[in-house]
Amino acid sequence: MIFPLALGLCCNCTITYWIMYTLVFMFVTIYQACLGLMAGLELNHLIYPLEARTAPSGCSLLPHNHYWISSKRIVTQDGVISGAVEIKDGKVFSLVKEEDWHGYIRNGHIVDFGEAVVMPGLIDVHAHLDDPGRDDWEGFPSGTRAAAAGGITTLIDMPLNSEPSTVSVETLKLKMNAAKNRIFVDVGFWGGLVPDNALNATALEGFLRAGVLGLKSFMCPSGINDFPMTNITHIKEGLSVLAKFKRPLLVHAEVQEDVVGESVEDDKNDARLYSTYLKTRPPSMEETAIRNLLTVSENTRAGGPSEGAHLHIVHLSDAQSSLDLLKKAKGRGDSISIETCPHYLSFSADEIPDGDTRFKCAPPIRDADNKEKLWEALTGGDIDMLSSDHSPSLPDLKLLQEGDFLKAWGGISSLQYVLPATWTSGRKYGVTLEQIASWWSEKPAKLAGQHLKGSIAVGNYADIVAWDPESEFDLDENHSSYIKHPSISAYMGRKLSGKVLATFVRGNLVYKEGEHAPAACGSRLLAQ
Ligand SMILES: NC(=O)NC(NC(N)=O)C(=O)[O-]
Ligand SMILES: [Zn+2]
Ligand SMILES: [Zn+2]
Repeated sequence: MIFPLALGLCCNCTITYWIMYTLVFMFVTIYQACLGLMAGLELNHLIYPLEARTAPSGCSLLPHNHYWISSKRIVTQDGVISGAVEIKDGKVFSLVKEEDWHGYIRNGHIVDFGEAVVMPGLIDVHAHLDDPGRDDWEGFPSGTRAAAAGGITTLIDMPLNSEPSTVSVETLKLKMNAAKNRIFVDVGFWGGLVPDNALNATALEGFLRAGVLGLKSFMCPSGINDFPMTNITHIKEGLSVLAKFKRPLLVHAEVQEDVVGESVEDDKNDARLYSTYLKTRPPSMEETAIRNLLTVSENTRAGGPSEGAHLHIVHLSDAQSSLDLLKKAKGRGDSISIETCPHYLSFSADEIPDGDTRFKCAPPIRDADNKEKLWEALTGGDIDMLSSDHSPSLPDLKLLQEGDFLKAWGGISSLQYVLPATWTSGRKYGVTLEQIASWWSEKPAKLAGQHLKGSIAVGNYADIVAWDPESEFDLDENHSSYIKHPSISAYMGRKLSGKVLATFVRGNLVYKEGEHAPAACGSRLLAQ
């Protein structure tokens, strides 16, 4: 106003000039704002009203629905970048490299992890949470809190060790109810392939339609009464039904051999010695099971009668004959994947103290040479992925006082510690962050049919872990453990590297340095 008057113009002219000036000013402002928006410069102005509307739900420790996670080391499908991940409505909205983001994020909320690693959340395709029915062994609340504290954003629950086992539509419903409002990370469910349903295609189809992500079977006794073992005919039939749904069959590949039991008794071995237990489950048990499996896995090849089905070998321990057979079958086009677990990569038979039944699992942890070979196979790509096979029980069942390896319940408890355990041993083998993300996120997501999970990519769920590979900690009773019975974990007493700092599930900050979000907002994942 001062400007036109000062020029000495008439009153009418001044008003006209003022209107024009205002119009031009408004036009320029709007134009600049549009330009800014297109360049992402003023994005923050949009954020604040959005954030103000986000009601605190208890699902997240962060009261933002739209924010950025920044770090110098973000593991993406295009390598490790320095920059930021934009999260909006639970998904990855954009990925910005550091050199491109100046001015991009002015006032938006940034969670900066500095030099710490930002990686896709771990997907554990093999965990026994024992709920319903045996939640005194673990249970959904403690198990999924432990998962969150360990950087696991999704886990697929095994169909056995709960009571009842998940082997039908009805028992899946019980699982779903047990998980409802009690899970802190996303949880999917494998269904059991057992003799009762294996030869009943209608029952199996109904079970798969109800949403189990795939099936799991045992080729030896599972130790659980309502989860009997399957023979190769059951497995063949199971694969043919799975083919229609394009879902996998996971197999515990060990078969019992009569000769083994005799040799242990004959030798009068000491049950407190790990070597005694090791003799009861030699590599030939895995090898024979795998030989049998390969007679039907050829059906999964392109053009084969069960094309679309997939065979997944859980917790491979034998890195010799069994692995060689599987490599050949993969090479000839059978649809097969292999998992092993951090305990087979971290421990070797000769280190297991007498009577320390925390280390008892099946198949067993073998010698140091086998461990080296497992690492070779994993880093070389012959083993596809890792899982925890978290299989806890009541401490009493581990018979820690007697230390009887033959009578103690088997299973390693590890859920919360698998990331540091993998990293602690893996760094000696030059393992990269991309490999960790591939073994723990990308490949497991594919196996479980989770197409919007497994990598930090635009459009995917914002399932993310931030962790510090350089940070060491003692895993002792002073460490905050969330699994129900930390004392029975084989990792207790170890020094581990790689501290989980924060875990995000679908954009919700569910865990941050010892604190969990109060509400259990994990999703139950059913196959569509
Ligand atoms: N009933 C079980 O939990 N078994 C598990 N036990 C192990 N791995 O020792 C398994 O996955 O085989
Ligand atoms: Zn098993
Ligand atoms: Zn298991």
